[in-house]
Amino acid sequence: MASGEEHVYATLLLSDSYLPGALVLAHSLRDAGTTKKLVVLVTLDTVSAESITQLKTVYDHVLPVPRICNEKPANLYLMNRADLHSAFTKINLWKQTQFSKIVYIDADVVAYRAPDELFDIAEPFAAAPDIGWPDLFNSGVMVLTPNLGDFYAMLAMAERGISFDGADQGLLNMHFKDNYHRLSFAYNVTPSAHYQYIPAYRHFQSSINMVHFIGPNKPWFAGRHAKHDDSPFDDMVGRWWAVYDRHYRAQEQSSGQPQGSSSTYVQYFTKGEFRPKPTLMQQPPPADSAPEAINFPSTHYEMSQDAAPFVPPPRYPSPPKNMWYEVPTAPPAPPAEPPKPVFPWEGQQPTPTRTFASVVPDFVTTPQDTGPWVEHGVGGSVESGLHVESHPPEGDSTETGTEAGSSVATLPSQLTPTEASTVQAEPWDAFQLSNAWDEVPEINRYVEGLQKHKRGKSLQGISSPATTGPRYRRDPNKSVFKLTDFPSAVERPSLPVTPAPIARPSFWGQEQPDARELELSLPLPSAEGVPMQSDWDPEVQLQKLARQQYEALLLKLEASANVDNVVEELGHSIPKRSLPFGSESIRSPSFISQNVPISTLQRAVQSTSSADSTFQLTLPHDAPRGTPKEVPRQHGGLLESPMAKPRSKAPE
Ligand SMILES: O=c1ccn([C@@H]2O[C@H](COP(=O)(O)OP(=O)(O)O[C@H]3O[C@H](CO)[C@@H](O)[C@H](O)[C@H]3O)[C@@H](O)[C@H]2O)c(=O)[nH]1
Ligand SMILES: [Mn+2]
Repeated sequence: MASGEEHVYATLLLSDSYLPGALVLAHSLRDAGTTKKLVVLVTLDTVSAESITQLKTVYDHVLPVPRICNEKPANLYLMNRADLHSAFTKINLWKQTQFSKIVYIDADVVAYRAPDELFDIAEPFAAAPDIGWPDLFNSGVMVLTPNLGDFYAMLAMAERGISFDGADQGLLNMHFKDNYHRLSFAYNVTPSAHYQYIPAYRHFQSSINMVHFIGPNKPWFAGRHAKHDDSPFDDMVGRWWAVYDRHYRAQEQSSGQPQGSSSTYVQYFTKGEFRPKPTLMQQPPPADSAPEAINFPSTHYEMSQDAAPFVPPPRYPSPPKNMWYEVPTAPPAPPAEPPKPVFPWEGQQPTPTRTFASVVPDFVTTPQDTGPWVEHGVGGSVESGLHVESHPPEGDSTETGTEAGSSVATLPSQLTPTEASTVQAEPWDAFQLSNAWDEVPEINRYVEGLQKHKRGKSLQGISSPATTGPRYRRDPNKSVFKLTDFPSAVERPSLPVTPAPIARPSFWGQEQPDARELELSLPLPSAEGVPMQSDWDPEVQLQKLARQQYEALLLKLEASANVDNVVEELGHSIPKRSLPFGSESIRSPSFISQNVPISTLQRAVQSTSSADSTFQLTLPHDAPRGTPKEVPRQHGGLLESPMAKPRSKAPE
């Protein structure tokens, strides 16, 4: 390396986002006329090739360095700068021993002038005070002599995360402590948006060498239009933008800055500066232009302008001759053998275990049928697809029926064939009327369960199966309990729609019903001795009850020689309870004094024990009306107060 390159300005680029800063810094130094070389340290894993290309346009050397990451970044979070996780990379400066002196400058610095005199500092390390804690130095501008001693010492600290702020400034201050040459603040002016010391700024303004935009808000992050109250900070930010504009600001259309130029790439990382030109339209569409869809391609068809009349061709081609369909004369025969099993489970089908009642068309009417009915004499058959009830085998004793209980469309058996055929022709008769709930097994099972308690003896008690007609034929294997039924065709004057409850044969004195039928259709048996409702006169019955009681009492009296004992017993039968205050003298109309002589009672009972349906206990006038045994009064203090007077005396 030539001796002229022993002194270099150096900066650091850890990310593409700081590219505008690094470029502006280099330009500011160049524009200020520095004779020193410019070096930038880059971490190749986090900086793009395009950025490096950009750096090479202004930097003399782009030096790749290993990124040193803080593995214990807790302190970075304390100052809310997690983005500085790799700031330890800065210590690679001391490893660049190919340079005898390095003036290091952060990428967020703009130089007002080239401070080449810094290379003349003899001390191995120099830095300016930090505005946040002036006993410390700020690590944004440093004059250093690379040496491996310092490097490895600080590398060891970096690897152990030793830094009070988690980044390089904390580490460097811990390493150098007070062993540094203090530079003037004018080499590292760190303004803020809230800069207070404006007189000092005015006083030293002309001596400022470099301005360092510390903190997270860099000029290229905030954009050129960020305003800061006309403070000195604005002045300094303006200086940064002046350099930027000189080298990277988008030129006007006419000046012909080519699309995709280096400026565009830098603009991309500078807030508000990236304005890609539209590729198709040179001019942006006016705000009130038509929708974009107006530009979609469309096909346009014109009406024929040919005025010559249409002349049909002499003949059209004939249709093909072999286009016809042969109607099959017979339905296709079913396959002689079932198709071969395709799936494994088809060959292993289990034999059915449940059998269902066979459906038999029924035109049968037994010879002993006296009723004029057949059950489904409507030509119902499987083939015709009509619903046909299944039947028990002939002679099954469950045959029974009542006219009202018929559930099927019926046909008088005496009809002549012609008449029958006429009736048969009635489509209504072809259908059996039944309710869905009569056919639902779940409902049937439920009803059967309800009826279970009536089973047993009652079944044997009712015998004599019906011989009057097969009105009800039930497959014994099929439990059907009809809850409702429709009248037959004869019974109904017109088409009924409302199902009627099943007729109760015992009430109507009709045919002797089947035991099971009775069981199912009868209401709950009435209790023995319960009279008809119409015969029941409650008043008479009450009188009767009273008479019975007193007759029983009389019997007791007669049986007892000691009348006094009976009176005593009577007395005991009245509960001795305290009565509510004020009600002691109230007597029930039916009150009988315990002091009434038994002879009086006897007389009273005898006088009314005739066959008269009415009975009244009448006491003779001379019977003394005693008072009940004295009950201790319960006068409470409250009740005796004037506010709570006892109620007026009850009438005698
Ligand atoms: O995403 C990043 C972050 C940082 N840098 C480089 O690292 C330097 C330090 O980061 P910066 O944002 O400038 O830090 P400051 O806001 O200046 O914070 C202070 O604290 C930092 C950590 O201790 C020190 O490095 C700074 O010198 C000091 O001024 C930058 O200038 C760049 O050179 C990048 O390239 N990309
Ligand atoms: Mn900085």
